[in-house]
Amino acid sequence: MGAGGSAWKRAQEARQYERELREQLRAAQWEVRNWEAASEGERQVAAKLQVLTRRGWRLLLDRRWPGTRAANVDMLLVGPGGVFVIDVKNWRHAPGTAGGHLTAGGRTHDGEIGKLLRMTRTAENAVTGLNLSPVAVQPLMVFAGRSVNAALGTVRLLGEREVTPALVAERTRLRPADVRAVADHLERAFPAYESTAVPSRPAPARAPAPDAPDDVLFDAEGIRNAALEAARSAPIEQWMTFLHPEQLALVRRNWSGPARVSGPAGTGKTVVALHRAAYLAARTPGRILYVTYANNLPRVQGTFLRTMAPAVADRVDFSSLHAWAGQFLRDRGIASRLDPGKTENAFSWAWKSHGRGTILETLDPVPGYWQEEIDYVIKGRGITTFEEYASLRRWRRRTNLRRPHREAVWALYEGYERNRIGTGVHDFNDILALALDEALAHPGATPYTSVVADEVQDLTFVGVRLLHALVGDADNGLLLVGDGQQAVYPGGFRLSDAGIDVRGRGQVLRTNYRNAKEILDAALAVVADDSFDDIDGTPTAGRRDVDLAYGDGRVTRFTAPTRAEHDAALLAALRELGPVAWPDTAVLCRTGTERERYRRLLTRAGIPAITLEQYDGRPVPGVKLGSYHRAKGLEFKHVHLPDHDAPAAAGQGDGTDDGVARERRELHRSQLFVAMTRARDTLWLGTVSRPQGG
Ligand SMILES: Nc1ncnc2c1ncn2[C@@H]1O[C@H](COP(=O)(O)OP(=O)(O)OP(=O)(O)O)[C@@H](O)[C@H]1O
Repeated sequence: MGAGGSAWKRAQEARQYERELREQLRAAQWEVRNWEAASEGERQVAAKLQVLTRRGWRLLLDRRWPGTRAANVDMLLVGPGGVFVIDVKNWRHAPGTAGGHLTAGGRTHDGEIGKLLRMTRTAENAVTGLNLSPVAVQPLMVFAGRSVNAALGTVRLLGEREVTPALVAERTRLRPADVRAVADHLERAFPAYESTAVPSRPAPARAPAPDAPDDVLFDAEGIRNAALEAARSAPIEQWMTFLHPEQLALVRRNWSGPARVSGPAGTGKTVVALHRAAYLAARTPGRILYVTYANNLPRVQGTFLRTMAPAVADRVDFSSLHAWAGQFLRDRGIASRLDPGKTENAFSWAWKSHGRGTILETLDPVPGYWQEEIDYVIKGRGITTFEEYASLRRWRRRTNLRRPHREAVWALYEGYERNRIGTGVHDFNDILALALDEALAHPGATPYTSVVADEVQDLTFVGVRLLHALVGDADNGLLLVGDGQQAVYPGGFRLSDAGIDVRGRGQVLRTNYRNAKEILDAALAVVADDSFDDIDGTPTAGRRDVDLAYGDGRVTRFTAPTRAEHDAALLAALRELGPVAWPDTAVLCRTGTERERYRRLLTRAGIPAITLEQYDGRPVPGVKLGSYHRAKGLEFKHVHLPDHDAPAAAGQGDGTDDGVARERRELHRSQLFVAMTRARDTLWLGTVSRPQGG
């Protein structure tokens, strides 16, 4: 059939579909005719929604509002798109929204919005027992006889014409069995009024009123388009709707100050953090700031939140901490000049004059270690005097620095600072320090009522203090989410040193939902002997107890005598997975240089690849390629770690102190652990068998 023929066929199908919808509407009008408690307008709205019952939705009409003496809830609608608590308005005047208020006939009706939100809370509480996340329960006001499409906070305002297409277009949150379970549950929690004689289950489709007028407020074409659109957008994952009871309790908990959620890799910390952000956004008038250290993660997490809770997504700001601090300074009119190239030069010059040939070289001749000492230990912890540094406990630094070493480090630090200030530039630590000063000087300068920090183990002391300064010890203000075992940068600090008290407000998650057992065992074997202290001061063993929720998986180890053979095996493994699996596949490398190398290899082999810097959480048809650092917080069905046990380039050469070398190895093991735990189903570990010392 030619293009014209198939277009004709599609038009025929569309007309047929619309005819069926109109027949369904007529049958629905017949079904709701006995709803005595309702006005004609409400009956018309109910008929429109009753049409959805042919598409897997359940409509509960005129229910008692539990906890009140005699109040009712007009409708509860449960379907693939979630739970909707519906208030129908049959107003004489057209509704409007002005300045954040619901208006009609020159009056405001904010009380109606408040009432609907309270009903929604009751429904949210009712479904907690089913572990349904609050993001799946939404308030909806429908205006009989009107055409409206607006929102006030989390409340959607739809006209009789718009409501059915809008609900058909909702993304899939509940499977058919879930719809049944949730609707049955709500039916019991919100009992029917006796007067309501409307069947709550779909009645057989029939058209008993053939002469029913064609309804101009029924948008059959809109419903057809919405159904097509909903089919195109892939169903979102189940976990976005159902949480473990422990996770749900954390999402809904009322914390009387800063709080901490920790737990081993894959235990759903980010899931809790995202649902918590959505929950808070629905309840507070202020904005929510969601930050991480890595700058690719906020994009991905923002995409997830928009998918699961579109009504609140515009009130949550996702950003990396450094990008946010830079913007904050600009907004406050504070000059800063971030210039990584020039600050690198400032350090090189300082090393030449204050590092090379000094006592520091006896511990590690590689300047990188000492640059980290300045970045993470001195500036990252906001140390400004030698006396503070002289007695500082250097968390996660394994080498012992005696006073002469510390004096030498301090001279290097001062040299660096002189050079940097001389060229008029700032490093990343300066940006955070400037932002902290500004936040402390002007409390309340930002619109945030809550701040959620994910992967908090990689933020510096100054960074965490900055976030704390934004919300202080306010109830539900600061939530720190992360896992000390997954720290991929040197140094560390204790929350108590930063004046952040999370005692009694800490929770550890224990069920791993991501990794197959074989994969988690292989990853834990890498860090089994590396006990660590978390930022809240809890000493933790490297091999941790976790409950596993996920099924079978496979770890493949491949050793080749040469790099060429190793790379050929990697390509063969990727080809074996095939193009369908590539979007769920990642190749992760230790360094950015290695990543570039593998990017060229994949390109030459004709395997499409995108870097994690380009990835924003939406599906793309290619293998993801990135460094271990960039992969943090993400997950893939298939993970490949080429040359994963190559000796680390720096810090293991001749003349390196044992403590420094040990610290390096520990850090590399943490990074490898993070990379390995990104894998859900299969993990490929490549090795090039180098000659000893090579
Ligand atoms: N209640 C749940 N039921 C089923 N799957 C879940 C549940 N909670 C989380 N998951 C799944 O577990 C995986 C890991 O979740 P998440 O990324 O939030 O863990 P995490 O603790 O932040 O991990 P990491 O620290 O390793 O980055 C995700 O695929 C998520 O979909």
